[in-house]
Amino acid sequence: MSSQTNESLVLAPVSTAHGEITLPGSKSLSNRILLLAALAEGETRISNLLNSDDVRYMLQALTALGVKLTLSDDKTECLVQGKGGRLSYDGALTLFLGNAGTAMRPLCAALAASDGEFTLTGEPRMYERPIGDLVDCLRATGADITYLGEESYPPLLIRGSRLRGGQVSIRGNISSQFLTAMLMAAPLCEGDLEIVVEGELVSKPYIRITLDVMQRFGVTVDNHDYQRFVVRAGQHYRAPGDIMVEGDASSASYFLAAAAIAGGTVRVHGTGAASVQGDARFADVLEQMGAKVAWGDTWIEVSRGQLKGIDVDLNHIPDAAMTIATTALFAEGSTAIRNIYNWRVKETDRLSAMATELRKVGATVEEGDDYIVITPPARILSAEIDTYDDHRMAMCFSLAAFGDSPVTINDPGCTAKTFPGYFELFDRLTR
Ligand SMILES: O=C(O)C1=C[C@@H](OP(=O)(O)O)[C@@H](O)[C@H](O)C1
Ligand SMILES: C=C(OP(=O)(O)O)C(=O)O
Repeated sequence: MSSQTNESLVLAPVSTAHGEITLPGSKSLSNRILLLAALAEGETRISNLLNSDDVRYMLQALTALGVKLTLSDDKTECLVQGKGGRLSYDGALTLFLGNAGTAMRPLCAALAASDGEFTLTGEPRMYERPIGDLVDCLRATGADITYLGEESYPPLLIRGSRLRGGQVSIRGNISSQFLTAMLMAAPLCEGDLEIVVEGELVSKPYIRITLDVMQRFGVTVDNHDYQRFVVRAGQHYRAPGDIMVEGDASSASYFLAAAAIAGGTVRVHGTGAASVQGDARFADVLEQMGAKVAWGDTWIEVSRGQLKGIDVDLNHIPDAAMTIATTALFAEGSTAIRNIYNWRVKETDRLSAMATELRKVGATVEEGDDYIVITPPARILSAEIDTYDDHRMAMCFSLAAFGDSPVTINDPGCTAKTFPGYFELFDRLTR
């Protein structure tokens, strides 16, 4: 790392990545576990909680809702006194949820099934991220939700009530978080809840995370091939006692890709063959490109191979897929990443942002509605990378430092959404 201001970070060219990293906790698991711990009967002791913006928004929301939480000084351990049911609040409450999809969507459903009047707000980008499919589904079982701005987008006014249950359908083609939110709120309904997924379900492995966490809190879901789900009434979340958050598999992708590109070996600890996170399978994609990969139950190790371009559908790992886009800069031939339409509705329009910034370093890029094809340049150009308030844009483009020119990352602080210490670890690994 050669120089940093608040506005930008200049990464000097690097040529090796070597070492071991213990991953911070998974964002997806941290926010699910916190919410279910709050709804559960009993006390949950969480370890390896992620300390980042997205998790802080969930913690602040639960605290405002009257959930008793005790955090360790480093904010990675948390004791939660469960409410033993709905998160009811006497009066009106406004909750600011930043740009955290894993807070906005699940809290929307859980609060629709609680008592109180809740206004859910967030950063301007949150008001451009759709939530209509979830709201429609909640309304079909009795929820009272009003859009305070544009139809189908936050901010929302939720007048909590008893949700009936019954049979509902939900569209799955924009975000799996809508289904996750319905599933997690299902035990708060009065009757059985049957959820039928309409059309394609994107980001499917995240549903496995949801079902796994619900199971650990004592609630069983009948899963009919990820198309129909039934949650029987009369089930209640019960605190599991101690629960440890797996390391974040999406965060692992940058370090593993660094090893695949540079000479050296990197081992990440905290996710592996036994991981519940779909993004652990990112390593398979690196292997397909030519990297050498070894697995343990709780670790993944990657070392360099001769990388070649591939043509892949990465709908199942949309977050880690961004890391493949910048890894492609170092492969022989073109790489096509397909079926990633929902990149457009995340922290920024990631398809457009990725195409623009890859071109700055010299790549030839074809941007389709739901795919991107990247042809690497003969030599990576020195460039100033804009990050669009998107933590993953910042982290992905750190890999451009494996070219032989410096790369400037604008607004490196945006990694705080999921990985505040990212650039320090990248520096340590590549020194
Ligand atoms: O459920 C989750 O924890 C997540 C699901 C994915 O979103 P989509 O289902 O909207 O693709 C992913 O991109 C996001 O970072 C986390
Ligand atoms: C899409 C992401 O976040 P969110 O949970 O806000 O959807 C992400 O972390 O890449």
